[in-house]
Amino acid sequence: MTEPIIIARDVGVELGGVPVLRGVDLTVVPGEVVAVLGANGAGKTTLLRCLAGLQQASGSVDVLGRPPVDEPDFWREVALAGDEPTWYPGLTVREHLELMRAVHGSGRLEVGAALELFELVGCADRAPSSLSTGQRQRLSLAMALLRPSRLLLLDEPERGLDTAFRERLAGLLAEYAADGGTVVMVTHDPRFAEDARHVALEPAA
Ligand SMILES: Nc1ncnc2c1ncn2[C@@H]1O[C@H](COP(=O)(O)OP(=O)(O)OP(=O)(O)O)[C@@H](O)[C@H]1O
Repeated sequence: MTEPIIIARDVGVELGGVPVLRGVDLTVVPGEVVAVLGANGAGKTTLLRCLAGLQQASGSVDVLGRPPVDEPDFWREVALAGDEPTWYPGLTVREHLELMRAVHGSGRLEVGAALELFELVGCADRAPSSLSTGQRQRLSLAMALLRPSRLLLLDEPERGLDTAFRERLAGLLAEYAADGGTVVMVTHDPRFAEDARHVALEPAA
């Protein structure tokens, strides 16, 4: 039987004295695409932060066989795309992708292929800060998908994307999973996530 890549048991989080997550269980095996859905404030981002080792929780969380920690060894295997990253002043879109490839020593995609796939060819030589919201989101996702990883954690990846690109992204995530990767994403778009396994989160309070 395939070993799970994520085992979360009875996860609980309180923020400011208010329960945000209570008794959450989640098991994810390699090759799965899991969509976490729920109302605003249900705790979806908080759960993702627990899986990323960015939020302390009660219960137990194991990712890749150990509790997640915000340290380089963990991030070499896990890619996170959530809030808009800080862009490097003076570096173009292409250079951001080149930087990501250089830092990781290799990539799942060539820079040119990533520019094509994420429809960034026309703005490759511009600064990210000069792009539209959706273009910046595509760059952020391209950086996450270009680098090697075993697990992709995405917070509302559909944010700012038009319908056509949402479809393309769903396909790219399916390919990532077919190659043995695992995706856990928070989303408000069940249609974008129609091929994913849905996990519904109820508000804890
Ligand atoms: N730093 C914080 N301090 C106190 N409460 C917080 C903090 N961060 C989040 N919360 C609360 O925790 C709850 C869950 O927040 P979270 O962002 O995880 O929800 P979400 O399901 O991702 O929501 P959305 O769909 O709006 O993005 C919310 O009620 C929010 O107000």
